[in-house]
Amino acid sequence: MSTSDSSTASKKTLHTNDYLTKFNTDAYLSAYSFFEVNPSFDCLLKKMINIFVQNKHRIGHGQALEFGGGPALFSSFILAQYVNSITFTDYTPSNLKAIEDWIEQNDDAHDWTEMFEFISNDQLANLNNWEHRLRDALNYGKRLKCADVNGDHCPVLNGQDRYDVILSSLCLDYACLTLETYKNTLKRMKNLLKPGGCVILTHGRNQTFYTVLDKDFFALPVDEKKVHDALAEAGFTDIQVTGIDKPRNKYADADGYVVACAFKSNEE
Ligand SMILES: C[S@@+](CC[C@H](N)C(=O)[O-])C[C@H]1O[C@@H](n2cnc3c(N)ncnc32)[C@H](O)[C@@H]1O
Repeated sequence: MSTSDSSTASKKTLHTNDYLTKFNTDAYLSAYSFFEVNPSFDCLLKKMINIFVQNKHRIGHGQALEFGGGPALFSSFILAQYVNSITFTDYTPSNLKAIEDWIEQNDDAHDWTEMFEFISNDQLANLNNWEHRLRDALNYGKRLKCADVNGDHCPVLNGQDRYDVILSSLCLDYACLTLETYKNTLKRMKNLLKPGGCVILTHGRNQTFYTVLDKDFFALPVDEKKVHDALAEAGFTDIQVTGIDKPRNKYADADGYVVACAFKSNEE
């Protein structure tokens, strides 16, 4: 499918290939500066941090995969404080370029200071040390373009590397066009985890679209139950799923966020 008739009847939305030509990376990044665009985003960040704090003796410290990281570095910023290496993947080349720009400290790199300060202050940590760990972890890992999750040929999902933790923030609900693909992608992610490994997910809740600049992008509506059931069906254990309420707005019709964490059993 190239352009969008797969989504809701009311709104035409973009997806899959459209990301390659119609997703405005700079506009998406600038939205992270405004909590008006992302209400309750501070609560989402705190929930993500809490998952790491509460499971810190359980989450392995070796290799992580950030799947569909976009041009955004807040998830990897948290992740890098717990793991040595991060393989950062995204579907959209301009997003990966934005990550390179930050690593290389290029002049036009997005300035993450405000959000990184929010996260490090919450943990009473030193911002410079944490930024340093992020650059190191990204440099130890790889940067990979991932293929469309709706197809079988996705070198990242079919890859040979095994991870202690896989984090995917606000991605699978935008990438997977059906609940079946979402469930199947979770199964493929479980195969990529080492025994005892952990998957961490965030999604918009009950969302059908989000807007970047003047373009509407597809979202697969999920809620706490659908995410819990999909993780259980994929064979994960110790599944923790929570919701955060937020008002719908003109930028996205999500009525909240879903944050989930689950483990692959040690025996697999
Ligand atoms: C809303 S962005 C999320 C970026 C970032 N993780 C964040 O939290 O801001 C969704 C990401 O999903 C990726 N994506 C969209 N469609 C995809 C697909 N069909 N297969 C794989 N990734 C896809 C896009 O490249 C985009 O970066």
